[in-house]
Amino acid sequence: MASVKVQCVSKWFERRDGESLHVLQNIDLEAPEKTITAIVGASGCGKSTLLNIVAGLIEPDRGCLFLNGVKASEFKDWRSMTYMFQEDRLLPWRTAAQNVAFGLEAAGVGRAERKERVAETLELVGLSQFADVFPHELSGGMRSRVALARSLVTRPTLLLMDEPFSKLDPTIREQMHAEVLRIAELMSMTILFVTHDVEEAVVLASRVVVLNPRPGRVRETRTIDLPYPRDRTSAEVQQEARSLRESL
Ligand SMILES: Nc1ncnc2c1ncn2[C@@H]1O[C@H](COP(=O)(O)OP(=O)(O)OP(=O)(O)O)[C@@H](O)[C@H]1O
Repeated sequence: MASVKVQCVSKWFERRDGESLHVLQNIDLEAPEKTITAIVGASGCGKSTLLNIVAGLIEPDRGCLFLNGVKASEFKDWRSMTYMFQEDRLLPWRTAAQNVAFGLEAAGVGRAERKERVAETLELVGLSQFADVFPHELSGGMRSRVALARSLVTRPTLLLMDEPFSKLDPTIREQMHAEVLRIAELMSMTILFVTHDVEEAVVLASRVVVLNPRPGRVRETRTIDLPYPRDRTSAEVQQEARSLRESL
């Protein structure tokens, strides 16, 4: 079953000059359960808008969204979904552990359970030693791991990621890709991942949805049938990436 099904979704934004901006046109997309699906496209083609629609943050003007087979308007289990943004959005006055605990506090989870789950999740991302450290004392890669831990601590089954690693340097980004693949498998998660980096899409995803701009529409949905782990520099990955770039 598809964790996410977007059916014939269209979206317009009203611009400040009163003009209507057609951002998404008849988008069909499926993210099958326990797989990674990437959405790629040029800047401004509507990738984040589409992800925000899936997250329930923006209403589509036309079309339907289904989550775990249930129409979004009837879907109750929004806590099974988390969102990882482009910026890590860590609270500077909170330690790594306190940042990770944030979602659990909001969900009313008691102190003892919170402590246990935060410790487990920090261990999962390799940051047990840094629980009491503040964000400004962490490297970019470590901050990214804290943000990932904060997304994972509620044990989501669906993780939405909007270019979360685009600001990291290439080596750290590759490490985060390996972490995402390891954790996605361990936690049996479905991931919907937005990126404009086609190599990142090929390394991570089993399906890639290519959007064309103005208005954003699906140009093609491609299956990436390469074994994991995938080496970014390998001939197979490079060939898929080249072909995707041509499609863009
Ligand atoms: N709330 C809004 N009101 C008006 N226009 C908006 C709004 N949000 C986004 N847009 C416009 O919609 C278009 C798509 O934006 P969106 O952020 O979804 O694209 P994107 O593909 O994610 O871009 P990028 O890769 O640069 O992040 C852009 O032209 C943007 O200016």
